[in-house]
Amino acid sequence: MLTLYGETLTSRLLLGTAQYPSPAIMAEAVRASACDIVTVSLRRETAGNRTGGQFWELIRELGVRVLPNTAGCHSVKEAVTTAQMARELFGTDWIKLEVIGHHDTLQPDVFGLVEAARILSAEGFQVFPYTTDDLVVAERLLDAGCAVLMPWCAPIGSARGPVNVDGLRAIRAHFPEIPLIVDAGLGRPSHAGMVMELGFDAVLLNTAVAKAGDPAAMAAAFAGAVEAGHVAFRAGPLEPRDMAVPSTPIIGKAVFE
Ligand SMILES: CC(=O)[C@@H](O)[C@H](O)COP(=O)(O)O
Repeated sequence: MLTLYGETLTSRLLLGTAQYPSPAIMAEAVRASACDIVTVSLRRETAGNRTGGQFWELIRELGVRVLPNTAGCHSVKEAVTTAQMARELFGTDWIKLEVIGHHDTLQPDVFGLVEAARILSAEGFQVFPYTTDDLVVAERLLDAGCAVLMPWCAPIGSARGPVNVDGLRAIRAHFPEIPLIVDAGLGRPSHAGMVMELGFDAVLLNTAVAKAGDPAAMAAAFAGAVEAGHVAFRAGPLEPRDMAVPSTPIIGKAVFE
């Protein structure tokens, strides 16, 4: 079981709710994924004029926990204000904190992220920071009060999958007790399976499901891959070897002379 800020969850897949062809298709995908948590962008939804309407009703009907996010925020002030509004609207201290630092890569502004995480943690928020795989930044986020880290594996929406496997291995190895959720850049179920096999606790994704030809089927495929990767990690996968090692016993082999 996965425990995040004291909440025990059955699924290790967190799903974003943006970019689906329709709210109904989003709902189908959430159901198919069997996820416990969905992220919702306060800014995106308010900008789309869907607040308070059918969209929120649908989210409520799905019976999943909402993790509001500060997607699209480019400054500490913007992110903190968005988080405060989200807390009022959703009645939760959970916040997925994004402070975007670069327009092209959408990579986090890690300096702003740490500052915003410190402010929000002091205000009683339970912060899920969208960060890089930088170990020093990870330390700073933990010092700032975060008890969960969400390193990226590739730029948001890129579908590239893990571009720095060594970086992901390192952050996993350095923080064995901290829940680590890979967030952003996953494109295929095999990418999710791979990071789960590295020992990550969960994955968060949006675009790969929302933009799939059949979002519900893709959501189910990701759910299966996440579970398979987690089971494989716990089962103790073999490390790759340079040389062949016979898998068939050679004792008792017939000798031809
Ligand atoms: C949904 C969310 O909170 C974001 O972090 C992001 O959109 C996820 O990345 P992908 O869209 O690349 O899966």
